[in-house]
Amino acid sequence: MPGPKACKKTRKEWHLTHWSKLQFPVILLQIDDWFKCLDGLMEILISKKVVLALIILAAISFYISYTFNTCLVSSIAKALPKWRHHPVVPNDTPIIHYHTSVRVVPLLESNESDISPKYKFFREQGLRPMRQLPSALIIGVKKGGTRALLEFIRIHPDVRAAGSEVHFFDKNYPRGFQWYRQRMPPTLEGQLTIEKTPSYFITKEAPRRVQHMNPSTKLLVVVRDPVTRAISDYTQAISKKPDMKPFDQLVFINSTIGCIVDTSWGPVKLGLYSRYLSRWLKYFPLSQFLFISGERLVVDPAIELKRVQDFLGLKRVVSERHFYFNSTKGFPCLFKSEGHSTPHCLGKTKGRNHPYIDPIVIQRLRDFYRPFNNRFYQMTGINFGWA
Ligand SMILES: Nc1ncnc2c1ncn2[C@@H]1O[C@H](COP(=O)(O)OS(=O)(=O)O)[C@@H](OP(=O)(O)O)[C@H]1O
Repeated sequence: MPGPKACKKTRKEWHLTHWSKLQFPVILLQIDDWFKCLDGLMEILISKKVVLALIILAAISFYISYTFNTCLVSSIAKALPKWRHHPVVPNDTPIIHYHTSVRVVPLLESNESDISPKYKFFREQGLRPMRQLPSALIIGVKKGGTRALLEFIRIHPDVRAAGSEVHFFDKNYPRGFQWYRQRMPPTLEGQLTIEKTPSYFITKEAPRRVQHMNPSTKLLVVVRDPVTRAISDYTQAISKKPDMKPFDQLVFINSTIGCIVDTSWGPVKLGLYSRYLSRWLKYFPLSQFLFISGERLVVDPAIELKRVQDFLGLKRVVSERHFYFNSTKGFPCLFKSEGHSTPHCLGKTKGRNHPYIDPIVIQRLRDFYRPFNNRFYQMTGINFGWA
C-alpha cells in the first residue's frame, strides 16, 4: 500500500506506478491511493505550459467571434438604405401567403386600408388586384343624382369606384396621374374603375385633361331639369350658409322678380348644359357619352342602370331586385351594397326638402332655360321632357 509520500513522486514515477495500475488488475487499485494521487494530477494541469495554452486558445476564439460579428453588422448596415430608398413594391409584386405561425405582412405597400369585401375576396383567392386609372367617369352634373348613380352601379361585381370625389381634373391635376391612380381602389383584370366628380362637367380644362389620360374614357352625365337642379344647388348652399338671401332675389339681376335671369349666379349658370357639353364635344365623340335622366333615376333606377351597364359593356347584374322605395325618404334605396349588408338609403344630404319658391319665379326660369334645353336635346338626341 502506498504511503502519503507516494504522490510526491516525480511525474515519471507517477505514470509508472498509477497508469500501470489502471491498465492492469483493478484489484490493485485502492480508493485511498486515488485520492492521494489527485494532487499529482492537479499539479500537471496547472503547470505553466497548460495555462499558456489556455490563454492562447481564449485569445483566438475571441478574435474569431469579434471579426464575424463586425462583418455581420456592416452587411446589415449596407442593406438598410436600400429598403429606405425603395419604399414602394411594384404593382406586380405577388402577395405571398405562408401557412405558418408567422404572419407575413407586405412590408412596403399596404392595401389594408381597403377593407371592402370585394377586396378581401380577391386576397383570399390569392389574386393580385392593382390600382388602375378610371376607364369611366361620372363627370356631372352637380345635384343631378351623381351619388345615387355611383352607389347603384358599384353594386356590380365588375365595378369598383373611388368612394369620395377625387377632384383630379379640376383641382388636383398638378399632382399627376400617379397620384390619381393611388386614389383608386385595387381592381382585378376585367374589372372597371370608376370615379365621380360632378364639377368636371363645367371645368374648362377637364375635357382636354381627360382626353390626355385616355381618349377612350367613357363619360357619364346625369342631368336633371335645370330649374330643380338650381333650387337643389341653392338648398345645399343655404344649408352651409344660413344667412344667404332668398332664392328669388339671387336668381334675377337687381333682385327684381320676373326680370333678367342672372346667368352669372352659379346655380343658374350650371344649368346651361348645352354650353358645357359643346366644350366636351371638341375632345370626345358623342358615342363616348351616356346621358342619364336624373328624374328617371329616382322614378325607375333599374331602367337607367340597365342603360348604364350596357354602355359600360357589363353584364346586366344590377336590376329591380336591388332597389326598394323608401316612402319616408321619398327615394329609392338599396337592399345591400358594397359597404352595407342591410337595407339603406343615401345620406341625409341627398334628397333634402327644398324651400318654397314662388311659381312665377319657377315659370320665368322655365322660359329662360327652354332654348338652352332644346339645344341640349338636339346635341344629345334625347328629349328629357323638361317643361
Ligand atoms: N336614391 C336617391 N336618394 C337620394 N337622392 C337621390 C336619389 N336619386 C337621385 N337623388 C337626387 O340626387 C340629388 C343629389 O345629387 P348629387 O348626388 O349629384 O349631388 S352632388 O352634386 O354630389 O352634391 C338629390 O338632390 P336633392 O333632392 O336636392 O337633395 C336627389 O334629388
